[in-house]
Amino acid sequence: MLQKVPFVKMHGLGNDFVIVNGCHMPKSSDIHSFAKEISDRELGVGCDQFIIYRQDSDKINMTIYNQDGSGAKACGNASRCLTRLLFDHTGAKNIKLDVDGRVVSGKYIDKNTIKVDMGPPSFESSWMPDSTDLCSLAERYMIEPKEMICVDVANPHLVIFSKLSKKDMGMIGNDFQKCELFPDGVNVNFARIEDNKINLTVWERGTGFTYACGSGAIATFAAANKLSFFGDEAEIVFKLGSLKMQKQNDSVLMSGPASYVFTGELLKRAAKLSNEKADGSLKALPVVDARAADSGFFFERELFHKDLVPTVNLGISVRRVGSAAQIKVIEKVGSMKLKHALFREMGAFA
Ligand SMILES: N[C@H](CCC[C@H](N)C(=O)O)C(=O)O
Repeated sequence: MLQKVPFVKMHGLGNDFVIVNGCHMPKSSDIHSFAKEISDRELGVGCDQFIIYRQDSDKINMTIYNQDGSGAKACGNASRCLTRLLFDHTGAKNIKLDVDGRVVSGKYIDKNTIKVDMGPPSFESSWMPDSTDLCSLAERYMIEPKEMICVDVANPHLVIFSKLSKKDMGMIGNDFQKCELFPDGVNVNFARIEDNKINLTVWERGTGFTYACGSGAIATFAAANKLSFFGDEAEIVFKLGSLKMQKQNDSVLMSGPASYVFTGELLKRAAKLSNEKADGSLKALPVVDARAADSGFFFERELFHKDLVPTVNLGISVRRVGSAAQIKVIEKVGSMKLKHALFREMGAFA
């Protein structure tokens, strides 16, 4: 028997998530491999993190899984996305999330301004290597030791203030996951201060390079503040936009957007048909019905069942680029779109 698990795909500055309400999750699933399959960009829906939320009396529990199926204990961008999603469902502007026993408060102001407080970052934690070991690691990679600092934001972060090539960042990000100083891996933040802003590239543990990382932004801002590079406010710039950071007592408030990509249903074989039969496969089959909110594409279930790909309804999907700004070949696609829509209309009559 096929079961369907509704999901929403959202992103915060390109850091993307498949978000599922826990009440739809199968009881007997191996959640880590399920998360890995859903996150796969070729064979699943594709995302940096898979998020499950569950209503629990007055709070919402949020569980986070990385692309490789491993668990994570904090996710700033997903916290903003979930705050927006819950605001859209309930109208509540102040959301309390419980992430692995830690309270994360989200405040919805508008879709581009969602404020999240994940609690105070810390410069001391049991996972942090001692300073001599950290210094020799920095030297081995030709980084100034004083430019490398560990920050705990419920998840482990290493912040490096240094100008490095993308190739070197990839090598360091990768190497540090296998380094004996970080037995549980580490999120590596590469920060550059320019024009009174912090440019940030993050290599996330369990995922790799992402477009943005909220907890990384908090860690980097906290480090920049501690090293007196910045005062109580800063803008952290990622590839697709920026986050505003503000120190408040010991905590850091992070403010930025949360966007919808599309909604859909995951298909899975129903687990445990009977005691004699083994659990069903929980493979993430393709999305059958996805409706884009912020991106402008509308997908159709019917096309999927007819094996027609892509399952985009060209008639009602919208182009976000005005014709004056389009190259010639795209103009041609524009008229094809009309013909295709007419063809589909005929199909409906036939
Ligand atoms: N993208 C996330 C962080 C995921 C953290 C994860 N990679 C880990 O700690 O294992 C963020 O916006 O904070």
